[in-house]
Amino acid sequence: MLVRNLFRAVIMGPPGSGKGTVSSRIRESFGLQHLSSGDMLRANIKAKSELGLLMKSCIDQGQLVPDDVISRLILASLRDMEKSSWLLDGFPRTVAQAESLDGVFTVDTVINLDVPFETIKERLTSRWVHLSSGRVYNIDFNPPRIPGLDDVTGEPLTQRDDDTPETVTCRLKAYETQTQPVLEYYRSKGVLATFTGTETNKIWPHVHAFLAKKIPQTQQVRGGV
Ligand SMILES: Nc1nc2c(ncn2[C@@H]2O[C@H](COP(=O)(O)OP(=O)(O)O)[C@@H](O)[C@H]2O)c(=O)[nH]1
Ligand SMILES: Nc1ncnc2c1ncn2[C@@H]1O[C@H](COP(=O)(O)OP(=O)(O)O)[C@@H](O)[C@H]1O
Repeated sequence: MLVRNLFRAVIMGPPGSGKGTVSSRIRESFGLQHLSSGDMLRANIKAKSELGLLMKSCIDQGQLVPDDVISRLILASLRDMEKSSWLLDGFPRTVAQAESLDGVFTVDTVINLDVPFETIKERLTSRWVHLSSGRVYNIDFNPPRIPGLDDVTGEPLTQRDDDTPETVTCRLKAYETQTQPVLEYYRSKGVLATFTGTETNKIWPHVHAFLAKKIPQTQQVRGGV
């Protein structure tokens, strides 16, 4: 149900499935505000906040941070965006988180990127990030214009501490046991839309066409794919 002409979406998928990449395309095409739980946690770590430092050990071990901590953080930000249409990336990751979101906002659509685990592993170990903006690059898929530097700011890129082969294995396990049940939760509510594939550039036109039908025309920034 669309409330006050606002559109609220969640993007899901295993780590490395392309949530960040697809989210930035959605933001550009449809003007939704993008909120990434991972970016938010990394900003807390970078700022050396007490919360961030506490969370760093969970993240570096490939485990989820506690539900109450992340739910509080995300819901506070969403309350500040009450008049906006938004796209949530990386939250909810457990059924308890989905229930806490449901208590406050109605989710109109959940986009599920269904990408096989074998495809993902290689991608993550060659992911490079610009931490402060959340921009992501990949040696093969979308390399920066100048090797090692962010296209927009020229600042150095880094690799995430949790993008090691061992930690990726733990994250995929956490996804299977804790996050996959969330797909069922949203399927039963009739809002789950699954897009299967191994390449973002092939998945994206389908996501674009789907959202173009769902999002009110007045909110669409650009029509192109
Ligand atoms: N080879 C390849 N890499 C991709 C593709 N789509 C995204 N990537 C890269 O894979 C990594 C993970 O993508 P990201 O959007 O960060 O996924 P997320 O972890 O789900 O948010 C990044 O380095 C992307 O640049 C693709 O179709 N092919
Ligand atoms: N909703 C959440 N619940 C619990 N932990 C989270 C959540 N979102 C992010 N995290 C923590 O931050 C890490 C990185 O998240 P994220 O950047 O979304 O990873 P990816 O893009 O690889 O899916 C996760 O492995 C987890 O430790």
